[in-house]
Amino acid sequence: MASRQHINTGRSQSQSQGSENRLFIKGGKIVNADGTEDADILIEEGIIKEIGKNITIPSGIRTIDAGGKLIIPGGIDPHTHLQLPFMGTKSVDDFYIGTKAAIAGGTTMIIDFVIPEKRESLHDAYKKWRGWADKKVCCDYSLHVAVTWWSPEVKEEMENLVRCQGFNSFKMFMAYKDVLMVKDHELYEIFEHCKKLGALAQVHAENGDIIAENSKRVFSAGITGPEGHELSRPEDVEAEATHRACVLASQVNCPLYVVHVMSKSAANVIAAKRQEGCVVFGEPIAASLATDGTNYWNQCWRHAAAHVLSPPLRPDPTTPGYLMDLLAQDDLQLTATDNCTFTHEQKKMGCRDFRKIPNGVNGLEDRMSVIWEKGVHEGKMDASRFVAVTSTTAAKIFNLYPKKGVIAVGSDADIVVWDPEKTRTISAKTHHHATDSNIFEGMTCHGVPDYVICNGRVCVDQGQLKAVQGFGKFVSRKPFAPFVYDSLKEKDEKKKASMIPVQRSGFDGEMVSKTTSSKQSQHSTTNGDGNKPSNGEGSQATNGNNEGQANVGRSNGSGIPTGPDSSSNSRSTVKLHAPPGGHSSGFW
Ligand SMILES: NC(=O)NCCC(=O)O
Ligand SMILES: [Zn+2]
Ligand SMILES: [Zn+2]
Repeated sequence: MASRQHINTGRSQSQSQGSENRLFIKGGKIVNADGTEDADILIEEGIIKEIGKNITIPSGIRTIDAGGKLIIPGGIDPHTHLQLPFMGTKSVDDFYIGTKAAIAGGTTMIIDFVIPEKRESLHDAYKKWRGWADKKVCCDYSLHVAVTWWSPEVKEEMENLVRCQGFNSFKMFMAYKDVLMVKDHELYEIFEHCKKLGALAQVHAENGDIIAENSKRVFSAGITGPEGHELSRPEDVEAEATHRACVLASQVNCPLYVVHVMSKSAANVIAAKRQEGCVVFGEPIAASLATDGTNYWNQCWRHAAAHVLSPPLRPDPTTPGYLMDLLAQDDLQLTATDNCTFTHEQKKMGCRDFRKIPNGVNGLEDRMSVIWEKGVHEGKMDASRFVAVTSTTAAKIFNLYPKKGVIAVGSDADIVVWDPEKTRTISAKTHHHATDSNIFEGMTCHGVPDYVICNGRVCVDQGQLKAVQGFGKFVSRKPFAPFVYDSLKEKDEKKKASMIPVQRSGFDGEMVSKTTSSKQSQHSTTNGDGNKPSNGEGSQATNGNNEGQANVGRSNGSGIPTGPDSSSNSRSTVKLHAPPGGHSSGFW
């Protein structure tokens, strides 16, 4: 593994205060996304100061013995919803409980979502989220902003958030019709704007229109329980939206990030689009990688409702393994959790109508362990790939690298001493979430964090959780992340090069239809290949007003008039010849 060095521009000395401001980790195997190395680590003031075999150990320094263990970059979870106001209630893991649970499981940074209501200022919503999070977070955090409505003001606010507040990612919902969903033409414009700003566009990809109709139909058929949730949003509905988002984003060469990939077919769309050369990233979550939608048919309503999230888990039990295979071979790129927890009491809001069950599940505490178990322990990926999909790739995509996501000199000391042999059994009885169920209940996982170090502070100490409320900091992020944007330069050039009009000497063939009405003298033509003719010289009389033009029969380019008026008695169709220079009359 090449030794790394970089200048850290992050946390100041005073910000990094922990109980120990120096720490020495000895005897472990450092695992980074690009390789492993047996070496010791010296940490000072929250930053990795030295990595090597023969470090002079300062006297009085605390030493952690990592013999036989792996030393990995702390996990980064780029998709959480802590204390989110949603579906008439609020998710119960707040920024304190949620980040504490994260640390307990080996995650040292989260990226949550600011989700403004329709018509709410993005900036006001951002301030609100900072007000909730700053005083509570136990580890570093950052924020994406959701664009839930579209206007010139929103456009300007996005620009301000990128230029002045450290944002580089915006999420759009293609579901939750009438609440959070934006329409296709808005998505197109938002993608275009993201591209201009150097931001990453994220999508919740499900077809909200179809879901709205399906859920009425499923409910009317007498299905009121949690299985109705999956039946009204089958995987096609996710795959269609995923494909549509890719198509829309690629029109403007905007990089795209698909959150919570839940199905084989949506994952296949992403893999295929990447093959085609689209810059698109797919994020399966702990839930989709480790459990499945058969749970919605469980006899126990409480159990089934605890698994309700959108898009839903898939009933095909081979889905998690399939997604893990795609993740292992980089058809999918990184993992998150979409942690958005509700208690049974809250889930009961939908006890007579599945449409009212608050959507969301846990994952923040267990992601690292379940991915280790299903990915590494089951032999699908090695430890370096595990580091990539749980930390490094998120750091690169969201432009946090190399401050985060790597064990390197100059990086933040966000480090986990990981015991790959130790096991633990997941249970709501012992987890650190505020909710009373756990979708991974009873699962025994290899891979347990012995020590979790956040910015140099030991927050899990020999398995004991010692997280400190308010210790984490907001991390701002710059636009144009090289990992995302560098490969787009060439695509932009290609697109530009393809946008050259064909220089033609003029049209010398026979022209097509002309309609005249008894009251108006006007006509329409095409240039013979279906292009819109240009306005102007050489044209015969037009009345220059749109209403008049709307009466004009349209040609499909084959000479056959297709307009609604072509058979009208008051109009006649005559043949025209091309005007000199190929110009034809005003048309549209
Ligand atoms: N996923 C989910 O069901 N709840 C959180 C909101 C979202 O990400 O769609
Ligand atoms: Zn979502
Ligand atoms: Zn989400």
